[in-house]
Amino acid sequence: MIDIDIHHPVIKALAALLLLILWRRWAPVSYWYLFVFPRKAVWLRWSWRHVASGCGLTKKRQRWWFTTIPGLVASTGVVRVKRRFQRVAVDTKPWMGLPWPTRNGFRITFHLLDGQVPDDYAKVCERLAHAWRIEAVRVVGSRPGRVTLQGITQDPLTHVAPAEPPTEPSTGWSADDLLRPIVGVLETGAAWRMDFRLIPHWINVGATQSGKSNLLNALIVSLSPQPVAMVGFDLKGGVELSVYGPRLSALATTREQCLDLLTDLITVMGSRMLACRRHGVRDIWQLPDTLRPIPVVILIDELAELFLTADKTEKDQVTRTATALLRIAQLGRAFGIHLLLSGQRIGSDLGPGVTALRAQIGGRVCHRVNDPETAVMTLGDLDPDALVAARSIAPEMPGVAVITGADGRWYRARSGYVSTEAAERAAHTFADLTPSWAQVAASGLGHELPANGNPELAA
Ligand SMILES: Nc1ncnc2c1ncn2[C@@H]1O[C@H](COP(=O)(O)OP(=O)(O)OP(=O)(O)O)[C@@H](O)[C@H]1O
Repeated sequence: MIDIDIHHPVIKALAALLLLILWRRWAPVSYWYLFVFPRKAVWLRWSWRHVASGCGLTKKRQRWWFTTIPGLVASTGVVRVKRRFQRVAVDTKPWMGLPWPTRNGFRITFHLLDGQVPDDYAKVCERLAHAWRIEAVRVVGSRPGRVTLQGITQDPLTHVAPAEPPTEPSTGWSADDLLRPIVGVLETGAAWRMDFRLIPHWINVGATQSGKSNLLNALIVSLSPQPVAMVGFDLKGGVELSVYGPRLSALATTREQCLDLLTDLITVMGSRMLACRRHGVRDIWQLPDTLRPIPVVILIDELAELFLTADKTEKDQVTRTATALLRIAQLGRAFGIHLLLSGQRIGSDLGPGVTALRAQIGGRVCHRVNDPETAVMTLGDLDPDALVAARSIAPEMPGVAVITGADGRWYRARSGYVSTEAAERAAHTFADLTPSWAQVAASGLGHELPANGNPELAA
């Protein structure tokens, strides 16, 4: 039998190593805070001059240089000092604050050098991530003369907790959340809010099985407890959206119904416009709470179906549909009418009008796509790095998307998993909050109007 001396230093060291390995495996967050982060913070500060210089964040500054040994090579490595006092050009690095640990990485604030703007840092995020040997770096805040970067050491999108559907209206939202549903998590670890108040219309693009419907489910679950009306357009015969019928104020499932419903929405928009003019305000958010019309969120599943034409008569319908959508996209924000357009592609190949429509839509969600053109169509006007990020979304990570954030920058994000059953349950639970189409049409006008257009559209 082998006699093991547990007090032997080698055995003790092995036991400590095993403990650390297990700690790292089972409690990675505390392991990060206690063991990895302190070392990383020291290294970040120590290497900052080289990293800043490599990423082009340093500036040349004239400095007086004093040396007791004339002829010494100065710290810039290129200036030979001939006199004791000499003006030399040195690389100045931006001042770096103390790194601050977060669950998935760290945050650091930098003082901008003269002439720098936060965008200069956003442009070199990928370089910084490689230099710091971490997953990603993002700009997460800025104040005059300061920029805050977040380093992400572990992708928080790998495991996103499923969204918990609220069970009562009181627990589902607060006034501040109105039209600002939380639908998932950003890669910075912050909540992903689809802020319709700030960005009134959104495009939700992705290949099949990329997570578009899941995002719709998450949105329905978050919006259901709120005093908003949702209307659906589902040209797949209603198979996608009809399950949420109890929480929809109207659902159009044929091309004619779509056109009628869009015409009705434009009529509603016109009445709200008049109401705002009567009260001398520019949008419904300036009206007192009691007079404010019910906000409407329009959910369109598979936009391409709305634009498909088989013959000449349909062409006319499609043109009218495109025009109506464009009017809503242009004017809807001020009158509380918001769009979420979902589809596999939202590009000019769908027909005339789509490019103009897309240009009016500020909110972009680009899930995994099959071809680079779709990513360009969806995110084209964002940073080119956003395209690279969108094209590298793996099929085994459904729900991950590149999105526009409330600050106008792009982020990787993942919707919280919400099954169709959970969204259906939420739609049933909050069915009482569904305004009828007549209520939507009349709200904010001070009197009840009859349903405008086709009553059979009302779900
Ligand atoms: N955020 C997420 N977390 C975990 N699983 C997800 C997430 N989003 C989607 N999924 C899963 O990925 C699969 C495809 O999702 P979804 O149906 O939303 O894709 P889709 O883009 O709507 O597909 P299609 O266009 O074919 O309808 C589903 O099984 C869904 O459960």
